[in-house]
Amino acid sequence: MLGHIARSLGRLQLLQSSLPSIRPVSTMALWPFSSQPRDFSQPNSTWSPEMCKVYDHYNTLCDTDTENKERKRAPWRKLPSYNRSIKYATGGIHLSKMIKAQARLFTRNIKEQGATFEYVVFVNKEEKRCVCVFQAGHLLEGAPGYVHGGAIATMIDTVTGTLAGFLSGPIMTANLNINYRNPMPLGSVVLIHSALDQIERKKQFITCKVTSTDESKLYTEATALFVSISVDHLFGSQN
Ligand SMILES: CCCCCCCC/C=C\CCCCCCCC(=O)SCCNC(=O)CCNC(=O)[C@H](O)C(C)(C)COP(=O)(O)OP(=O)(O)OC[C@H]1O[C@@H](n2cnc3c(N)ncnc32)[C@H](O)[C@@H]1OP(=O)(O)O
Repeated sequence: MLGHIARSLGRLQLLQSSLPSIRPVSTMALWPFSSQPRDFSQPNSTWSPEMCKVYDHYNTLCDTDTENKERKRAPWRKLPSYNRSIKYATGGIHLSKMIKAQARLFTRNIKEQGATFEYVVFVNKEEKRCVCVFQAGHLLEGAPGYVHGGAIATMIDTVTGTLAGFLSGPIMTANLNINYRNPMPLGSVVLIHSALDQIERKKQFITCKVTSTDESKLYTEATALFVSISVDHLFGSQN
């Protein structure tokens, strides 16, 4: 997805002329960060044994580097998760400064680990689907003891949007339709399954189901529509 953003950047003459210079990150002489960006989807001490178990399960299905540095091909891929992904795309550091520099991804903006959204997304490109393992923290309360419907909607938007973006490049949510079937206790670990239903011109239709980790209980069902955008769409209504 970030590659798509970079390619879109390359096509935008208007943008290019307003940027000092865009060079691939790998050739930058002065990398402005002292350390690697933090990948928020790495396991941490607040992850429950259930969260760790499901994470390990999907992780073993993923592409890995073998001991002799060869890439073992596998159908699944774990996506990294940053608090401002655009910043780490090629040329994105300039774009990140131009679009509300203080902005941070809604689901990754709290320092206290485990308090809100702990999640990791695994994507299967061949099958055009993904699975997110989500642990809902105590600051996400809606009805007493249960996860807020807006927090669940946020995760559904994030996961379906990640899949649409991974498959098609820059997108925005046009429509989200949610049915809440069972209340989700705070602290739950759930799976958010998303799959591409169909593509029509700029439109990607995605289906989504939120279940218990053994898939026996259905919490939420949703459908989402994403529309592909060009990067200049992001500048359309900026003040
Ligand atoms: C951007 C980069 C993404 C990359 C991310 C980086 C790395 C990943 C990191 C972390 C992953 C996190 C992932 C998060 C995901 C969350 C995303 C959001 O929350 S987005 C915020 C909420 N959404 C809005 O604010 C949209 C507001 N609306 C708009 O801007 C426009 O209306 C837009 C883009 C949706 C469509 O505008 P038009 O001008 O491009 O396209 P038109 O011509 O209007 O529509 C195209 C087709 O779509 C249909 N359409 C449009 N809106 C529809 C609707 N609401 N319902 C049904 N159809 C609709 C139209 O009828 C048309 O269909 P026909 O091709 O003619 O068949």
